[in-house]
Amino acid sequence: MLDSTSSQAYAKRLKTLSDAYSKRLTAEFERLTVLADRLASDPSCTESLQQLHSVLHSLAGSAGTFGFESLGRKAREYELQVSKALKQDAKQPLPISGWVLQLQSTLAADRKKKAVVGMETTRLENVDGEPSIWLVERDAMLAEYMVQQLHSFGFQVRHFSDAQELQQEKHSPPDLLLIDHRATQRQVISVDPVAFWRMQLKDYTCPILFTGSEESFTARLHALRSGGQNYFVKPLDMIKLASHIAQLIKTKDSQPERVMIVEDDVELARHLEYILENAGMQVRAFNRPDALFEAINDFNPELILMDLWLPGITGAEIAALLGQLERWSQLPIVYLSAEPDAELRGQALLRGGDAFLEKPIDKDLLVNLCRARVMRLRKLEHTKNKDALTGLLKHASIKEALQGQWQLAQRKPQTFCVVMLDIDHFKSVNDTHGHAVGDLVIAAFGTLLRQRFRSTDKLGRYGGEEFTLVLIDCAADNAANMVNSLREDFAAIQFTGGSNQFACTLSAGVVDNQRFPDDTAESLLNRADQALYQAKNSGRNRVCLAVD
Ligand SMILES: Nc1nc2c(ncn2[C@@H]2O[C@H](COP(=O)(O)OP(=O)(O)OP(=O)(O)O)[C@@H](O)[C@H]2O)c(=O)[nH]1
Repeated sequence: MLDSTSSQAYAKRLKTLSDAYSKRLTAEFERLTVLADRLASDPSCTESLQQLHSVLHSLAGSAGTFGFESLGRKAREYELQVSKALKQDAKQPLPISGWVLQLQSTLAADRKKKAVVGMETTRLENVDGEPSIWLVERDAMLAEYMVQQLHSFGFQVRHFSDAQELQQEKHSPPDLLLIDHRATQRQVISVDPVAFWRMQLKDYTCPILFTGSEESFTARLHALRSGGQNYFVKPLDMIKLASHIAQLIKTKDSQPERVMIVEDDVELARHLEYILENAGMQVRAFNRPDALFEAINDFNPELILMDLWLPGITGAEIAALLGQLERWSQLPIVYLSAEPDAELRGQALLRGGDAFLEKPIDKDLLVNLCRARVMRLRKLEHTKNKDALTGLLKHASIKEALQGQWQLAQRKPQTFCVVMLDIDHFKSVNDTHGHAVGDLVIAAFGTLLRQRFRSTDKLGRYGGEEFTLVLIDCAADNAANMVNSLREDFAAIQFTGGSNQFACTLSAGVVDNQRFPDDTAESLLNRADQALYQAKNSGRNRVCLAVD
C-alpha cells in the first residue's frame, strides 16, 4: 500500500517513473518476441495466445498514459485481433512478428515526438482536510503515476493493489474510490464482475469511479451496475479525471436544492415544506402568485412545485408568465394536481410545466423528483456557464454572478470580495513549452481554485490566464490571506514540459465592497484589476489590496 503523503521523494518522481516505464517497455517487447516465436511454431497454442493477449492488453492500458499514445492504440488494435482469435475454434496464424516490428517502430516514433506533459508538486506535507481518494489499481507503476498526478491537484491518495485489501480498511472511508474494474486476483471477477464489486463496495457511500482498458458498452454498463458514477477508459487523461473528481467531491457538500411551492392549501404547503426541508432542501411556500413574483429573484429557485388550480389563476398561467421572463424561462415546474382530465393536463404542460405529481403526494417520490430535476438543471447550467478547460464560470457568467452578488448586498448588507488573478509571464510558458503545456497549467490552476474555496463562492475564468473570484461573507484581509496561501500552493507545483521542469507564479488584486460602499459591481472589478496591475508592477508573485 502506498501513501501519497508519506513519500519524501516526490520532487523527481515523475521523470523517474517515465524512465522506469520505458524500461518496462523493453521487457514487454522481449516477452512479445518470445511469444511471437512460440506462436510461429504452434499458431493454435491457446496458452501463448492468452499470454500475448495479456501483454497487449497491459500495453494498451498504460502506454498512452505515459505519453506513448500511438503505441497504446496499436496495441489495442492487435489485442482485439487476438481476442477474436481466442474465440475461434480453428485458429488462423496471426502475423505476430510483423506486429512486434510495427509496435517497435510506433514506439520509436512516439519517443521522438514525446513531450511528457505532466506535473508534480513539492508541497509534500499532509494537509488536513484535503480530500482523500483510495485508488485500487494492479499496475503498480501506473498507480504510482496516478498517485503523483492526483496529488498535484491537492488530493491525498492511498493505493491498494487488489480490491480485497479494501476489506481490511474499515476506518475513515475516503471521499472517493477510484477503481480499475479488473483490480483483483480473484477468479470470481471474470464470472460475475457486478456481483463481485457490489459485494466489495457495499459499505462505501462515497462516489465511486471505475477505470478500465475496455471501451465498450458492456464495460460501462458493468461499472454503472457495480455502483460506479462514471467509467474512464485507459489511457487516462489525468487532467479530465482530476477535474471530474474535484467536481464530484465538491457536489457532495454543495448547496441545498432551492424549491418554491405555490399552493393555496396552506396545510398541504406546510406538509410539503416539512418533507423537503427534512431532506435537506431550502423551501419557500406561497399561496399567492404575486408573492411568488416578488420573492423569486431573491430566493433564486431551482424548481417550482405549483398547484394547478389557484384562486383566480391557474398554475399553467403562472408557468406561462414565468416562461416570458428570460431568467426563468428554463426553470423546472412540477404541477401538483389531482386533475384527471388528460386534455387539461396536456395543455398545462404545453404552457410551461415539466411534469405532474399526483395528489395525494408520495413523500419519497416528491423528494426524488425534486432532487432529480434540480440535478438536471444544475448539469445543464454547468455546461452552459462553465469554461471547458477549467470547469470555472465563463467570462459572462462570472460578471453576472458579481452583479447578482452586488445587487443582493444592496438589499441585505453583506461583505464580499472581488479578486482578480493572473498567471505571471504566461506567454513565456507557451513560448517555451508549447500551448498544450500552457493549457495544462491553466487546467491545473482551475482545479486548484475549485479545491480551495467554498461552494458558495463564485469562481470564474475571466479570459486566457486571468481569473476572477467573488468571495462571499469575506472581508479583504481574510481574502488576501486565502489568496496568498493559494499563491504559495500554486508556486509549489512543478510542471513538466518536455524534459524541463518549471513552476509558475501568480499575481492578484483584492477589493472588498465594505471599503467602497458607493462602488458599482463594475467599478469594484476595476479596482481589483488596478490592484492586480499594482501587484504586477511591483514585481509579480504577490497579492495587493485595493486602496482609496
Ligand atoms: N495555452 C494557452 N495560452 C493562452 C490561453 N489563453 C491565453 N493564452 C496566452 O496567454 C498569454 C498571456 O500573455 P500576456 O498577456 O502577455 O501576459 P503574461 O505573459 O502572462 O505576462 P504578465 O501577465 O505581465 O506577467 C498569451 O500568450 C496568450 O496567447 C489558453 O487558453 N491556453
